Amino acid sequence: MAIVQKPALCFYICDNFNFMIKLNINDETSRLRSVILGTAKTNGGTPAVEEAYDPKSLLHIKANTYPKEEDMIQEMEAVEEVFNKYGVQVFRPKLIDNYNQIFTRDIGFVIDDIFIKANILPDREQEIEAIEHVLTQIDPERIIRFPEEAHIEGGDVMPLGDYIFVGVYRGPDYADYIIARTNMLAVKYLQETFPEKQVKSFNLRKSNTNPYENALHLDCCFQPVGEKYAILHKNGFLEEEEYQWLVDHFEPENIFEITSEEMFSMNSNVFSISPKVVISERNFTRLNTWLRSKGITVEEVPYSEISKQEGLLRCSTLPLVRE
Ligand SMILES: NC(=O)NCCC[C@H](N)C(=O)O
Repeated sequence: MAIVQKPALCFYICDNFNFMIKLNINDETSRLRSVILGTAKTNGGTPAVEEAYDPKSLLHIKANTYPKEEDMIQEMEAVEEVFNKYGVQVFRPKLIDNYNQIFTRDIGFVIDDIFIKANILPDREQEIEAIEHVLTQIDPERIIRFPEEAHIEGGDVMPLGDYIFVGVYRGPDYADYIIARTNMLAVKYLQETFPEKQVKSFNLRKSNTNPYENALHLDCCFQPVGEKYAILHKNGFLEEEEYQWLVDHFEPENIFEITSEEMFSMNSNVFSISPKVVISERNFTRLNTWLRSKGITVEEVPYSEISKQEGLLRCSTLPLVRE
């Protein structure tokens, strides 16, 4: 019997295909297999007051307490170590000189097997170029981008089974807020892209100047954890009925309500490796105790320097594959 050889080209394509990343994200907590973790290297030092694009960074620039690069690098290394411990594949962005690349979450996001490139704040636009080496490992037909007037950042987007939750700002003064990053046009495109899911938007409280009154993204005031729990901050929501919808959805006894001080410290911005394992900041004593009381293993890391830029663990991670 003749043995038919596969042409060399086929080996190349087939082998490459095997190495392609098979995206899969349907929620916030299923076992994580592959993630992009931002980087604090070459982040450009302390910005000028007029360069700040969130009120907490502004506060620290003015107070001369803006975080130092070497401290933030160490904090992010601690997170990478946790990923290594759990066998999670970690990608890092390529370095852009003098550019903040910590908060990878916002530059794109995965729903099902689709990678959506964000239409991010123009000050942060270059961050997307730095993950091109990851995007080339994804089927190009699975990468999309909405028209540029549909503003959307990954921190505002949370797929959860049949739902996609989206933080927005619906006020007529949207353009006045540098911290309003997702609009209703993007919600419309999301719904058209995922017709089988229910896209539910939440109007968030915004302040350019007061970080205690600013829900920069949805993940700054809400996040599901474990099998059935959620961390929530009522004042982050402008519409009481939208906040109440989340309380009812998760059921009141499963909600961990955080104070405005805890929101300011970014307690809702922890990150799940699985329903049983959460990476959290080591100073979040009340939250970490509650998580443990629910049978969840808490992997504590130091992240209080990065938190000075109004982002934490969810903000600095972009999950590609969960089981
Ligand atoms: N998902 C997030 O909440 N990301 C945090 C981004 C913080 C950054 N300083 C920004 O304003 O874009």
